[in-house]
Amino acid sequence: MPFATRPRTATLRELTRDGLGVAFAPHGEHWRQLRKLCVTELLSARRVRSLRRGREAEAANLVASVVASLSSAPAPPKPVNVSALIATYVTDAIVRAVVGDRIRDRDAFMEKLDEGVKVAAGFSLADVFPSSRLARAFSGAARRARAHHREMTRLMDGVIEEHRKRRAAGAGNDEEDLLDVLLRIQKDGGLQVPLDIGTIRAVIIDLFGAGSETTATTLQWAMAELMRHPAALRKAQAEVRRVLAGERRVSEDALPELRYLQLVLKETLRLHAAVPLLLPRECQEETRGVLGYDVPGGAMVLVNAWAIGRDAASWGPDAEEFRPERFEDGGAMAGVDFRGTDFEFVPFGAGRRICPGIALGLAVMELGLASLLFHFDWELPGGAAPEELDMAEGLGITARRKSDLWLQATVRVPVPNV
Ligand code: HEM
Repeated sequence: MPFATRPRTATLRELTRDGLGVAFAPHGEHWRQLRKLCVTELLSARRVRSLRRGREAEAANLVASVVASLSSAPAPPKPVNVSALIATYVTDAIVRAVVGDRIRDRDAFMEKLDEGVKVAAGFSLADVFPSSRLARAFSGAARRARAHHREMTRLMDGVIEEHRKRRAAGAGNDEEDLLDVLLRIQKDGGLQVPLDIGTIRAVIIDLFGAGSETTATTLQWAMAELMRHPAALRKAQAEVRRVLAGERRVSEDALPELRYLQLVLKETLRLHAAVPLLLPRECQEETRGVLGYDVPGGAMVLVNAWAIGRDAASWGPDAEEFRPERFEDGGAMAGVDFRGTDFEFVPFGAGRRICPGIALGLAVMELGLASLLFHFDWELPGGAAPEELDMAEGLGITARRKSDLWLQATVRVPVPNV
């Protein structure tokens, strides 16, 4: 509770001028209401299941695009940019969940989303030195953010208008996307804090911002770790092919049976917390003692989830090693989970501000990884040894890979309709 609010930095004041979403809202009624909407309506397990058809279609596009890049390459097979394919799959899957797959100006919309992540990253200087006028004057980030925000608002308004028209025309039989849900709730009314258009826009942008890059980064690291650890790759692949034997493609029905694949993702989340410092918190009390330190009211508090996940004091001498087996029944860390009760493992945060998108993120990652492992065998280009794979991290709000992951793919289970 003393750290359940977020700081109002220069960046955030700028980015949220005409509407506040959930991720950066200060603790209070506005946040409480949107948070409840996220947990009970937008990102609940039931809602995530209801969006499954769209996810499966995007996973089918992912495997088709691997095949397409193989067939367009001259023999011997050219490597495939797995990072780029994963980023496209995840963005498409999240965008489809949030606003559906039939939006006009789709390309411009996707481009702006991508730009948003870069704009946000450019802000760090002014936020870390908030009192430095120099930092703000020279960063140029505020100006870029305003321009980006204007363009995003224009595109969002178009998407909202399309949705409204479709609803008014009674096209209600389709799968409801998350924007449909918000518009329905807005129309029904009865909320203490009304859902105005600025708030709806901000929530939608939050869902993209919080959901795409994080999920894509984690999935890219999972593939990279599997390439570094051939025994784990073989084990995960054998499991997928055993569970799906005789099937033509991966369906979500199979996901609960892919126990080892789930542990691969869990171990990836431990070593590669996608948001290494979580989202900033602020101390709401006059002072608060934490581990022997007095944290003054108003201080920004950053939690280093990345370091916590690699701490040998919690994880043992092999803390830096990728070993999904540590979570297996009977393994050293069998019961430890990332859902906010085990403080040595907090890639999604903990407490009131814990990520509400865990179920959606996991569904997208499990389906994508299972699809890549089911249809293809993977090798490092040019017969490189696993330990030669570059595992460097780039700089930014998320801990993404510094270099793209290029791999050679061989089709093992044919991809239907390609
Ligand atoms: C692997 C995937 C993901 C990771 C690692 C991740 C991580 C995080 C982290 C670290 C936070 C901050 C928690 C804190 O302050 O304690 C957060 C917040 C949030 N995440 Fe996620 N996230 C992921 C996927 C998603 C998805 C798919 C969505 C929805 C589309 C989502 C929506 C949100 C929202 C709305 C918040 C703000 C919550 C609040 O402030 O109350 N996340 N996430």
